[in-house]
Amino acid sequence: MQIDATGLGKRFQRDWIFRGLTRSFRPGSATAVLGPNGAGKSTLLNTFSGQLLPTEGKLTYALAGHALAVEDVPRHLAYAAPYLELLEELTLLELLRFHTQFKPLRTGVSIERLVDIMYLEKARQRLIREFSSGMKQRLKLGLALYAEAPLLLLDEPTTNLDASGVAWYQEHVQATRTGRTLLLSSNVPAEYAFCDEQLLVTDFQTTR
Ligand SMILES: Nc1ncnc2c1ncn2[C@@H]1O[C@H](COP(=O)(O)OP(=O)(O)OP(=O)(O)O)[C@@H](O)[C@H]1O
Repeated sequence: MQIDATGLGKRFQRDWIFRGLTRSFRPGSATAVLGPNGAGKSTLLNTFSGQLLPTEGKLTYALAGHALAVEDVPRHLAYAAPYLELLEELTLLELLRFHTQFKPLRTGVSIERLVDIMYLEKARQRLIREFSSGMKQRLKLGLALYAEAPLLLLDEPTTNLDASGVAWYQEHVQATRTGRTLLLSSNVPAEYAFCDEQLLVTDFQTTR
């Protein structure tokens, strides 16, 4: 998905979180959105997802050369973030069947295959609320990485992952990024080392 931001700014009450962001994001690019805690990384991702409206400026989206209205962006978006909750009252298989009705998996990836990819075979019939925090994070990432979605937003993707979980994330984000537009908010180099572009949110806070 092609995304073009022009003079983009977001303000909460009197505080500008970022302002004057003009930049293009092309299909196939991976951009690390960087900045200290509270800088506005999540706010920026939420704005790009269409969940938050910009206070000023313009965001335009295009898919295969055709303009896409902001209200149609969620259909083409996969998003994993600590603040996006899973349906905890479902078992893993129930959740995967429910979720994939709205957000289909990539061609060639079945629910069973995704369970194997996430190393959650033994948890098929377990309730999500009984999962460890690392299992939940692998599930969130698996759903996002293997969704059929040209726009991928990842907020702090290795939250709660141990060393093998981080290696798993690195392998699968690489395996699924081709052709997608990826924005990844992070403070952890191991999460974003593979990104070819960086966006420092503090560069857009001079008028705060
Ligand atoms: N809905 C909201 N209303 C008011 N202020 C908000 C809202 N959401 C975020 N903020 C403020 O916007 C600023 C940026 O927050 P944001 O969560 O985007 O930062 P971040 O860079 O993602 O931080 P972290 O690295 O800690 O996750 C913070 O000062 C936060 O308090």
